[in-house]
Amino acid sequence: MAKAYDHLFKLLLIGDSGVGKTCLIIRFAEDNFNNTYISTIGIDFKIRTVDIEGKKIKLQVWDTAGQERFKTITTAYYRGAMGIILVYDITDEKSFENIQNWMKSIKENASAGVQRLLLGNKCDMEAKRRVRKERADRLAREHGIRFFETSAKSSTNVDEVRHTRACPPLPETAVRPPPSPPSCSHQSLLSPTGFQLPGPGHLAQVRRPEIGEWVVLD
Ligand SMILES: Nc1nc2c(ncn2[C@@H]2O[C@H](COP(=O)(O)OP(=O)(O)OP(=O)(O)O)[C@@H](O)[C@H]2O)c(=O)[nH]1
Repeated sequence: MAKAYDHLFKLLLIGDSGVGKTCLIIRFAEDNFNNTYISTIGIDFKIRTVDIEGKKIKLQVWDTAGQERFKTITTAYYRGAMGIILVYDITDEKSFENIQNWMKSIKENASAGVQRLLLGNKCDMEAKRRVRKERADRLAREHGIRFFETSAKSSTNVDEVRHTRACPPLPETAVRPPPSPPSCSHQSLLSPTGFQLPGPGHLAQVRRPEIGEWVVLD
């Protein structure tokens, strides 16, 4: 039987309870948003398969409960992840401070060299902002990782289909992500400028209109 996909990428979202991890995944996988808050119990996942240059890329995105009581369960999933997305809420100072603890948790539980990405979610709530973008920029630089502000509600930087027109064109393919992101919202939640996914050969950056830019294995 033919394989249903060419490459499988396993990604994991972590961060404090209520920062919007589930909503980001739902926005990404189903392009939907719900204001109702149902806290995740343990762990859950969603799959989205995308077709890039004739290759089927299956993305398995794992959603973890932010509550401390589920930590033993959720950390067990770190090791299988190729990329870990750390999420805080820009309106919640504590969730940003806790990013240091989540980083520590990655160090203790994930595979060495796992790719990381920092997201400051709920950027649609500018009036309630408690975490300046510069602070998160600095933290991300200290850890040598990429950082984007997102909104699962307004879809900012999650699936930038609706934002691409305002951005300057990117090259169709480029080996390895550029050193700095373009100054607009080209980056999506799982953008190649955020992640270099591990795998054989080298990575190529590919741009597709419906999902923006992606990294696929060459
Ligand atoms: N305004 C705004 N609200 C959001 C956004 N993302 C999530 N929310 C709201 O924040 C609340 C928590 O969202 P969840 O996605 O369930 O949070 P979580 O991080 O998965 O929480 P746990 O499952 O407890 O770890 C919900 O009421 C969402 O509607 C966003 O981008 N903007």
